[in-house]
Amino acid sequence: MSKSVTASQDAATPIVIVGHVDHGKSTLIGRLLHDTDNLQDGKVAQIIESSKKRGLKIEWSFLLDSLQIERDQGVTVDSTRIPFLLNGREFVIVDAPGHRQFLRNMITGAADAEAAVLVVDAAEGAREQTRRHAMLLHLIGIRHVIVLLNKVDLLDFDQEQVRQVEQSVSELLAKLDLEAALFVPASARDGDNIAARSERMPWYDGPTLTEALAQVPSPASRANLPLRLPVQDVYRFNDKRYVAGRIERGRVRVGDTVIIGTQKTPARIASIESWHTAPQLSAIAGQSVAVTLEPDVIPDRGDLLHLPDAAPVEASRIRTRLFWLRQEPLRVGESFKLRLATAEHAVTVTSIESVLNLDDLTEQPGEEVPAEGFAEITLSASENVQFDPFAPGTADGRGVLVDRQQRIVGGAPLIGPAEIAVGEKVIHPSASTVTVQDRERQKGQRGTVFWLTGLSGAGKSTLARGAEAALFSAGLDVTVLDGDTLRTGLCKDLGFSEADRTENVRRAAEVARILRDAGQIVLVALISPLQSDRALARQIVGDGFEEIFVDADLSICEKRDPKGLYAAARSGKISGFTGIDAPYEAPQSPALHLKTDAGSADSAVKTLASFVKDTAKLTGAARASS
Ligand SMILES: Nc1ncnc2c1ncn2[C@@H]1O[C@H](COP(=O)(O)OS(=O)(=O)O)[C@@H](OP(=O)(O)O)[C@H]1O
Ligand SMILES: Nc1ncnc2c1ncn2[C@@H]1O[C@H](COP(=O)(O)OP(=O)(O)O)[C@@H](O)[C@H]1O
Repeated sequence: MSKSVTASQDAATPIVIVGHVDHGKSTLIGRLLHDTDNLQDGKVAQIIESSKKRGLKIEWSFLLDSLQIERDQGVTVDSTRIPFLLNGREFVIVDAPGHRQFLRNMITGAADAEAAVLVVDAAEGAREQTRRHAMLLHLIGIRHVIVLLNKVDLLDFDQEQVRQVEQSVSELLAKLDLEAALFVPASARDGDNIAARSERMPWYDGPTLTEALAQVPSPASRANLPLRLPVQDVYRFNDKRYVAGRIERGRVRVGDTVIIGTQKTPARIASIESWHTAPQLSAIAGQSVAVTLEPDVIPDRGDLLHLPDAAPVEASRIRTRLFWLRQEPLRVGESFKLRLATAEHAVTVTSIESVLNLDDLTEQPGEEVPAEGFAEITLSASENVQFDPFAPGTADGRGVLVDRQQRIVGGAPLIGPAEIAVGEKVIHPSASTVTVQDRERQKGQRGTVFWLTGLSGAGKSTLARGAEAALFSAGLDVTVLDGDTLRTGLCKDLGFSEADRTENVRRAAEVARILRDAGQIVLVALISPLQSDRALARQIVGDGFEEIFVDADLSICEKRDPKGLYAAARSGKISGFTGIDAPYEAPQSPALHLKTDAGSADSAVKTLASFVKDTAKLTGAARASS
């Protein structure tokens, strides 16, 4: 890699292109690449050929196909980064599709975008996705918005009609606290005002799209902010220790004294190097470098290098704005990793301050954040986190939340340290440094919760205890949490009202989660009669939750009546007995359905034990790769 390539690649300006489906994003991208001479040889011929095959005029959007961008029923399904050069300056187009994948792409791939092109069909005006995308631009802090009023040919290039759409779009943006840097009337299909001035709109004297892009501030302007160099890696080579990372902002010079992370050790920059280049005296934001330090201190991956007089914020309780991506809602108490540049911090959601209503844009207090919802929340970390609060137009404070499987479940721009309210219960959960994978390798099993639900007398305890013994003999680490047993200790204060049963389920699920996190196989045997309570349990446990329906007809359970409780319920000695005068809601789609009213308990135990083994025991190959 040559020095010039390194520097220019890092300094490419990312531009996100958004807009309602069919308003012309794909066409615009094809047209832009063509008119700015960014197509490799042969691409144009391919487009012309595939357009002809379909009996169409040149269809610029097919270019995206030829660039091997995934498409699904005519709708782009994933974001793609397409580099292009404009008068020697490098840009990257982040193509954000117009459906639910959009959010994920915005916070994972496009969060660093400097500017956005919002494509609006001039004949149709702003539509639902226009509004939604504009709001996302606002929330992720992109302030440089170029509105491309596309398809003006459909309005016969009429100035008055174009002016009206411009007005309605700017009113929409103003409501979202966004201001368009420019409105460019254009026809992406025909190339009007894309890279060349349109002769069909003599009344328009503003810039073309490419001229507008040239005005977007380049990432290099971050070079003037205080230094932030997150450590990506530390390695030894030829007896020297190198600290490698990409400069997020500011500049670093040989001889500078820097402070290393939360350990706050000072060190001097002794040299700055990149691969295959001569050592440099300084480097700026956007460049990837390897520095050597004096004294030879050893930072950790994720440590932030900064100048002594310009430290970032340091806090263990952080107020963030959250874009929630997981299908199941987010609730207080859930734990994640907060990934911030190269650092990962264990965090717990300690409160949800407000949830944004997408329809009327009002903020209300909420108990949970729905899928694709926005909220303001407080995260507590077990250690101090260094960050720069989120600021529009910069890369600061942009984090993502990842779950145990390393999946991104939310985007979390960090707003600032969270104030401690008077009388607030302040907690700082600590996190294990032993990983799930470490535990799996040691135990040869995947920590999993098997949740047995069913009427009293259906056989939950019999099957759980039978399977426990069989699995233990097979060398697996297994624990049973049985309703009756828990109710003699942890849950001895609870009765059988609906609220008490919910609390009973919640406690059992929390314990099951702890055991699961410790790598255990957990068999929970609880009537847990309500679907909503079992959904809560699934929510608390998260991954590795299997619902098992232990199913026997009420009449059979009543006949068995091993504890004489049905008889007591019938005679009125006990009330609110499940199946008699309290409800039982059967699972809709359990992972395993065990009919226990016919057949022996032994064979049901075998079925259960082998299901557990198949689900949780790691085979040789799975074990090696875990
Ligand atoms: N009113 C009423 N309804 C249901 N069950 C009752 C009741 N009163 C006492 N018992 C005994 O408590 C056991 C059920 O406890 P659970 O913790 O599994 O119940 S729940 O999940 O909270 O509904 C249950 O155990 P199992 O028979 O093993 O299910 C009974 O022994
Ligand atoms: N196929 C079967 N599976 C489980 N239990 C069975 C089966 N057939 C008969 N039984 C009997 O049913 C009773 C179930 O009681 P128990 O396990 O305490 O149920 P629960 O825990 O669901 O209340 C036991 O006496 C058990 O021997």
